[in-house]
Amino acid sequence: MDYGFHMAVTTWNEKVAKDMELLVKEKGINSFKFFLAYKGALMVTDEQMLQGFKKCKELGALPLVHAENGDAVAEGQSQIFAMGITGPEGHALSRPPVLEGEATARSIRLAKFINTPLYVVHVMSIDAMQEISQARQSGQRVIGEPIVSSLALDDSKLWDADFKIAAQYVMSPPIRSAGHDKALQAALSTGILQLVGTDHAPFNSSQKAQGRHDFRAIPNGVNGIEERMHIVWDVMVNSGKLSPREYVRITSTACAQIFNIYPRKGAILPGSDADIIILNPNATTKISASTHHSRMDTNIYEGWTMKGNIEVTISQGRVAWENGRLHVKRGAGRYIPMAPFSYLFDGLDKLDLEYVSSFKAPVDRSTAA
Ligand SMILES: NC(=O)NCCC(=O)O
Ligand SMILES: [Zn+2]
Repeated sequence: MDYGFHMAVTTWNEKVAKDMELLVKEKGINSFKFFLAYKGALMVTDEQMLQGFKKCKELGALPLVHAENGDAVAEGQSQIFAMGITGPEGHALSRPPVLEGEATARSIRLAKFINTPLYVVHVMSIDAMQEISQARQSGQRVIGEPIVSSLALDDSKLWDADFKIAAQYVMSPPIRSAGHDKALQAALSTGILQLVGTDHAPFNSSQKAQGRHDFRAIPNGVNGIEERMHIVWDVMVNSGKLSPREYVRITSTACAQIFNIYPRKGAILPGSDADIIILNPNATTKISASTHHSRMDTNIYEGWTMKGNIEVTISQGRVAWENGRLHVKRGAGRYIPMAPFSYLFDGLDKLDLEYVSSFKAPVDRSTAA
């Protein structure tokens, strides 16, 4: 399969600014992720985020945010651990939806201040979704990406008595309590949220076991890349919330447009890359770690059985998957460079001008006593 990259900005200085320039102008990168969580590791301050957003705008690159308040998460983790809650459920309790809502709101407002488009990755909660909704209603260019796990799961498994099962569900922001999933599905079906990602970041049981006695040491991340098309079909189309046409938009076309590789990707048109799936809506799929193709020994969708099966996958016009068999050569996937200045940047200069022209004339005090 073809692939591209986002890069992460985890600090700010002249070297980072120069690296960003090189990546955009010469290496086909057109998006940069800013982590507002993971204090002491990846987290950026507001000042670093602001400088990064400014540079993104200048380069025509899209800023992405991992929106959780990292200072408050660190405080929440200390509090919950001190209460004697050491297992995976402590992960959810220590970083509640309000911290996702706060960071989503803050990054949206700073993006508005800079007048740059913004992409919120892995939207997990009603709190974050409502901030995105409000911003979009006011005309701000904010994209919201729920992921397979936020649409399809609730947090109940984090309370499983078996550590191995519970730890599989640890990711950040956390999978939320029942109700958030349905609200995100509704937001996706009404266009408040635009596309579905995976945040695929799997760890096997022995890696997750690093946090056996302290949830803060459980590596964060869940699977999703192999399951996305089936689960989204089930949750959104089989349930009647989206049409098959809309399914194509939220799994493919919107993404290609936002990351500026449309119509090479995200379309079946003359000249497009011919990356196509054939999904039989009457066949059945069952998900299990014993049959999936990942090297992971667990699957957070273990036992899910649903209507709809992808019978053929075509990549670059060649059949890559058929009759349960993979027909690919290692290395056949190509790196796809992504150009800056997607449609999200159209007209920003006019808005900037309008903003500056709206200033009242500065006061001339040169003759004042
Ligand atoms: N989401 C998650 O838990 N792991 C991947 C890294 C990140 O985005 O936080
Ligand atoms: Zn993230």
